[in-house]
Amino acid sequence: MLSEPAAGGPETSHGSAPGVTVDLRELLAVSVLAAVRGGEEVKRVREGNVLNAKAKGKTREGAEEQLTTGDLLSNRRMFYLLKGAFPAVQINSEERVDTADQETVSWDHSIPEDIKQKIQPKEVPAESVTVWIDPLDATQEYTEDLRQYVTTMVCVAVNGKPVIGVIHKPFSSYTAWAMVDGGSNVKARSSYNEKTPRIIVSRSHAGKVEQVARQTFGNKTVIIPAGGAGYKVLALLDVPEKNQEEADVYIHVTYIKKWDICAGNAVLRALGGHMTTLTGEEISYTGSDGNEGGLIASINMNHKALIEKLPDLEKTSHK
Ligand SMILES: Nc1ncnc2c1ncn2[C@@H]1O[C@H](COP(=O)(O)O)[C@@H](OP(=O)(O)O)[C@H]1O
Ligand SMILES: [Mg+2]
Repeated sequence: MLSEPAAGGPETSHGSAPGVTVDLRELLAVSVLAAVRGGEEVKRVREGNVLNAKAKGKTREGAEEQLTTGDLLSNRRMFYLLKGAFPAVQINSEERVDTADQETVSWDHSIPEDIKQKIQPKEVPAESVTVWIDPLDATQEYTEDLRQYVTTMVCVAVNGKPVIGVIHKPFSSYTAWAMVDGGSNVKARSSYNEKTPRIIVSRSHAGKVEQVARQTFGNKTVIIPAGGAGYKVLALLDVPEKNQEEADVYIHVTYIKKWDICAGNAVLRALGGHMTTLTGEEISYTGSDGNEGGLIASINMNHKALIEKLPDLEKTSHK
């Protein structure tokens, strides 16, 4: 059953049915499909140039948060695909879905060949699963027609741990997926600059991130401002895309929502990397939808040493 969130607020659909199990490999297949099908809507709306962008509110820091037809149509497709395939699972998505306007896309139970080859079936209790949907990451940049930053994302958490991540780029039809203790279609780069890392940061919700990065790694540190949490995680990986910048570390210091970061966290974890709060705590993907402690993400680096280098974040993390 769908809950009734406040108008314009995010969607939460509660799972129930104790004793029911779901197969993580099937969840991965549907997550990939949902990200791709949502991405088609994102692309169609952008190319048709009828975004109907409006303000849906403000962040804590006072930045205007935009909502477009692309967000809503993508959300509707992604949500109903996943909900239809896995009715017993809790799904949290960034946008509200209108129950009077259900999408009838259904999953045909097929699993793509590459997933079949790399991943074994794995049953888990439905009640241990939380799915997080971001139907359009980098909405701000989408409205500015900076298409390279835009992604659609799905994340599956089991007992709060991010286990499956899908990050899809609708405008270049690139999809990265990974499952912890399973497999992936993406890998880490062969080397990273640990001494003077290139730091990728938010261009529209930066807060004091540049100050933190320079204090940590010195004034000469290269800082790459970019849109989208999905894009910034892909910047740490080996992604065969001409419009994808590369970086060594991703840092975010302001408040951020779990649907923005869960998929990237799962992908990094599956590949041996890390995404934690700025004090090094793991982020739990159940319960509340917000992450208060900022984030730092890295792969094939000494993550603990990076955190120890960060300045006193009590003063900087939430500002
Ligand atoms: N301080 C903040 N409060 C709320 N959301 C934030 C935020 N900082 C970043 N985000 C969200 O996190 C995503 C990545 O941010 P950024 O591009 O600035 O790095 C964006 O998601 P959406 O585009 O899905 O809304 C953005 O809105
Ligand atoms: Mg988002």
